[in-house]
Amino acid sequence: MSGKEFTVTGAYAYDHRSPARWVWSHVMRYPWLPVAFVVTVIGMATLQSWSAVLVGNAFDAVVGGITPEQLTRLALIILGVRVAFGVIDLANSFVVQLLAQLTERNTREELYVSLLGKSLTFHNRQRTGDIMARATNDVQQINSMINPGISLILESLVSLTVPLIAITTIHPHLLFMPVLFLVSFAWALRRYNNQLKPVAGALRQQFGVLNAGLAETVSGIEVVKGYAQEPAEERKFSANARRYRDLFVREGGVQARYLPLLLYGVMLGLAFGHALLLWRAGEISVGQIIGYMGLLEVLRFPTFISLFTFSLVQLGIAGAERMLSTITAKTELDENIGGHSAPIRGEIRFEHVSFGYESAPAYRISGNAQRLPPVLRNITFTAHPGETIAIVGQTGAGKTTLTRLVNRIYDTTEGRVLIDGVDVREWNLDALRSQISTIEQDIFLFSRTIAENIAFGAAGNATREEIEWAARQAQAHDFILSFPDGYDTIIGERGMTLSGGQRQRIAIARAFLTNPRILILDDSTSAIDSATEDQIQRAMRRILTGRTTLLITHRISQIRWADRILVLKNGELVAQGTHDELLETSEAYRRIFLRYDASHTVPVAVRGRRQEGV
Ligand SMILES: Nc1ncnc2c1ncn2[C@@H]1O[C@H](COP(=O)(O)OP(=O)(O)OP(=O)(O)O)[C@@H](O)[C@H]1O
Repeated sequence: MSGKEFTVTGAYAYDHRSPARWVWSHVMRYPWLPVAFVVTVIGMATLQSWSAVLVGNAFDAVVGGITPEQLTRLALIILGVRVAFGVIDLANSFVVQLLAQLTERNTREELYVSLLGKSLTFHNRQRTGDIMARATNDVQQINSMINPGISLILESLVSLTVPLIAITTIHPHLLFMPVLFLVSFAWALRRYNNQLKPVAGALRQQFGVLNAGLAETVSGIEVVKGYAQEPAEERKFSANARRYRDLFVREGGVQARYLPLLLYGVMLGLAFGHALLLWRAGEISVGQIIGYMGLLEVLRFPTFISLFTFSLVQLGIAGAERMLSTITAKTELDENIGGHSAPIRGEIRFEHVSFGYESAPAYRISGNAQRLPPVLRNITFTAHPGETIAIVGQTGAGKTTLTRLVNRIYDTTEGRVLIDGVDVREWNLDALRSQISTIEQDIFLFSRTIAENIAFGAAGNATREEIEWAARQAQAHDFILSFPDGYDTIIGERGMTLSGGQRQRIAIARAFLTNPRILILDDSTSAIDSATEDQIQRAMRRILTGRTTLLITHRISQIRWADRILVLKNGELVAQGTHDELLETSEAYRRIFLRYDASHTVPVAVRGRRQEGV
């Protein structure tokens, strides 16, 4: 079991054992790039030292007397070395940029694919803004960690070794102080990293919280404005922004206490004293003391720059940790690649089905979720191929939940759901879901053209004629053509520019195009204007003929289409039968109609009560 609902065939396998190993496996996906990087860094350091030596030789030659031809030749050699250095430097920048960008692209893609493969239970637990922060900002941190972070660290390492070798040639004893310094430098760096790690983690975490709050306010802006809650939202945002700023200040505090620069200063003083002692002992010359101090000066840059580079690495690792925890979070469902795959005839059977949701704690990716009390209890019924089964019940009775068990958005807690006699858990998930369409209560349209929205389920294989055919079937063609751009009209993220009824017909057209064997139609919304109601009713009637349909509705007109009606009450199936039978036998059924669809149902309900003799 892969614990994923979606995978890309032939996807590259990365190492998920730890954030560092994960980043490493991304870097090593193109082994020639890190190799080229190391080779160019060594080449640059060598050429740089060589050019310094050549300049020294030229100086000696000039002092010692030299012909103009010899001088020209020497100058040309130095020029050649400098040009070669420039070319290698360019290659080095290209290689490290490429490596950082490729890693950013691949980590982001891996995260995206993993998100597509997560179950709805997983997504219910997440805050969109936090996921967005992981997919944008955290990925960016990984890029910065490689370039300039790790690239500068490697360059520093190489540029540390060159002066050390040069010092050995002056006098081996002079190595004592710089080596002592390097040991204490390593210790101080370790301490610095340990202090930085929790701050870097908290920084990334707080950025996620900040972003999630922002995303929620923007997507719920209607509610915020409707309740005049702008000041409260502003206060919440400021508090989050302040916490984010405070963490930066804490990071600054850790950086301010950075010891290596202090150690470097101490080392310079001690090294000078040591060199003087050697001079007094007649071991080295004054010129060599100057050379020695000059070489120690080269160590200043790597010492200074490590303050930033290691901070970048810590932030990168913290970002990688957050991304990896999302990627590796196991979800409950599995795509079941080898599972049952066949054309669906359309029989749905629930056998003693119970179901409870899992708790959804904030900001948690993994960990043990807890089952909430059951929302559905011991449900048993059968829908035969082609039947329309209406599901009615008071709000929160579990109607939507019941339909979500059919296409395995959730798995049952107890009991089985069978399609054509096969447990849904045994079906290949793609085969199952591609033959079941759902028209949700809250219809989501993408900010793409109307044509693309209709063609969504057909994965881009539908022709314009087919799209128009589906729109005609769904009674949507005329209103689509009334827009200036017709089928090419781009709609807002939540279908802002379309009315509830128009959105519903786009969703019906979408379902026509996928031609499912099983249809789930959640029409419990009453947000439809009466002018278009007739058209919608016609479209719905047409879409459900010939398919097994689970229809959630409160409308008496739709209930009359049903072959059978299930009455849910507090998660239990309290009655089933035809409309007339239920009016006779079920008190719960009569109550629902009294309450929900007064204009259509009062006479019926009254008639029901009369029949009961109330
Ligand atoms: N993702 C979820 N996590 C936890 N609880 C949930 C979730 N979705 C729904 N519930 C709970 O499950 C119960 C049944 O919800 P469901 O949406 O199935 O009811 P419904 O009958 O379709 O209601 P309505 O007619 O209002 O749409 C409710 O108490 C609801 O609070």
